[in-house]
Amino acid sequence: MNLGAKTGIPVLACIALLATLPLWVGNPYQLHIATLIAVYWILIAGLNLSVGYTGVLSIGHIGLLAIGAYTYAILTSRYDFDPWLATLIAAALGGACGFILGLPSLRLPGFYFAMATLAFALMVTEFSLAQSDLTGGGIGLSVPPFDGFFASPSGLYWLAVAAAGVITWLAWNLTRLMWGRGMIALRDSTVAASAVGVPIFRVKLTVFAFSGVTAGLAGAMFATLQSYITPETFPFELSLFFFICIIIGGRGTIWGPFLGTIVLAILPELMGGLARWGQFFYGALLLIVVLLVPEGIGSVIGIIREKINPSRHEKRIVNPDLPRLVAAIRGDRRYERGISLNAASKHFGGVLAVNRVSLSLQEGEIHGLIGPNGSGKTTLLNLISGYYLIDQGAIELDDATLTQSSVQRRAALGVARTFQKPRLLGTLSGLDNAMLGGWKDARSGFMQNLLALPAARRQDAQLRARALEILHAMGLSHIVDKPASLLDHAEQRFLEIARALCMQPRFILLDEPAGGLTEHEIDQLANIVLAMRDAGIGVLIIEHHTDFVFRICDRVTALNLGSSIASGSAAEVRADPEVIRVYLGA
Ligand SMILES: Nc1ncnc2c1ncn2[C@@H]1O[C@H](COP(=O)(O)OP(=O)(O)OP(=O)(O)O)[C@@H](O)[C@H]1O
Repeated sequence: MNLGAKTGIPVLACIALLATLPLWVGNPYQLHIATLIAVYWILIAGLNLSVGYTGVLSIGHIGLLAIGAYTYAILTSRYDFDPWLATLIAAALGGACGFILGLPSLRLPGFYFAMATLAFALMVTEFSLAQSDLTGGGIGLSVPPFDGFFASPSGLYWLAVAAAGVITWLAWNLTRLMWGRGMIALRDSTVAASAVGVPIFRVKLTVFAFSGVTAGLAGAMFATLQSYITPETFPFELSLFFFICIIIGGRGTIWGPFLGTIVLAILPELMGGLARWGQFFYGALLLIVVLLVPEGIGSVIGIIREKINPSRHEKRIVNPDLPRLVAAIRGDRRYERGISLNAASKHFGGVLAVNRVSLSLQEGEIHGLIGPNGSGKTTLLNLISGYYLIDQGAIELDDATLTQSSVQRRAALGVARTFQKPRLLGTLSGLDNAMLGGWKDARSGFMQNLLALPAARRQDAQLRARALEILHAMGLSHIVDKPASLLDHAEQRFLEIARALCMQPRFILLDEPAGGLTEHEIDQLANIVLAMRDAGIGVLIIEHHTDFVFRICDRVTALNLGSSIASGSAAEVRADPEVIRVYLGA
């Protein structure tokens, strides 16, 4: 996520090229197209944060562009507003409309949200047609040029490019700091995002409202560039064009959609007499990209590089440095009452998955949870971590009740977890995956991340140091730069544990962490779990490898058919006749 020298040089070359364009492009039409691309990019850079990074699929951004354009046109032509002030108001109104649209609809599943944005765009068009006193209706509205120097074509070009540059910088800040990891987590695994405490709705709404700001800003510039606007200036195809630029460019990067915008905007200009086939070619290009390079044209360089010089990932034996690990994860321990689950029950329809189970977990102890398949172990872990709310009973952490608390609140209070199947972000490196665990400590505010303020950068640097220390101590130095999707099963399991440890948890809930590991890896896992206990963390561990459980657990609870059938020391539970009958075998 860092801009290294390799990318810095092309970026500087690109900036120099864009800054000098009016000096060597003599044709006014070509300058108009270049300005239009810069204006489109202002919108697309914001939309990319929403669609490409956060996975919030909006196909109605044309409505927000139209709101910005009409706001600017009405304020400057009818009310004589200063163009700068009108532009600011257009951007603010775009953001406010994005917020108001997102507030009720961002809780909907992706497809329905996309439909809501489509409905919004249609409403904006109809509104601009109906309110002819304000908008000029079908006749339209003449838009005055910008102020002074910026009224000239090259002045407007430079203004648009400068605004596009600032928006790109803001987007880059956001994506390289903690918010970027949180956004990608929402896109790729909401379950993992919740586990580390990312507030799903708030992040989506903030990013979507910000994309409204960029759409409103682009709208103001679009209006002055067009000099005359009618509802037909904002066809729905333009909304699809914005969306397609991101998909074709490749989600999850900034330069991919930037390339997509340039290619798609220039394409019709290069086609001469075939320009009327423009929409057809957009469609064909989209089809080709989706079928052949679904990650977008932005990924082509990576694919070529991979073909020339395939990246090898050599699996290495995970060999933790235990004293270093204990030092890295030892936090301030209060050793209070810990977690207590009192007579908790959970039904799924007619199935009583957990039946009046009581259990407690203290800091600095390892509590094992065993039982046959379907006995309710994972459900119980989901009740403690907040993925399910209990039907009857109570859950407390120290003196606070957690019974109705969200997953995020429990994560913020120090309850971390892993999953039966590791939930990692495949496109992010091992280090970024681990750093995601520090969300609650390094999230800063949205504005702090957007502007890359010193506090946000400092928090990110501290978290990077913490994550690196934990990865090195766990023997995972070799996966720091590797995308998680390239890692083998054991490395993914250990990396997920590292992410949980980066939360600096008081308690960690491990769901079948030994599943799929070799004997040697299970031994290393046991050492790591013991190190967690030495560091004062309370560990609840679900496992079918009973030798492993009885070897390391201080206390064990056995479940059968949702009920607790035995609880006590490992030796007591191992010798319990009922446990032997239903689970361990005679
Ligand atoms: N989301 C759900 N909807 C409906 N039934 C569920 C759900 N989750 C669990 N169950 C049911 O609740 C019971 C307990 O399941 P749970 O996954 O907690 O068991 P488990 O002990 O973790 O099993 P395993 O060892 O196989 O992971 C099972 O009968 C299961 O089918």
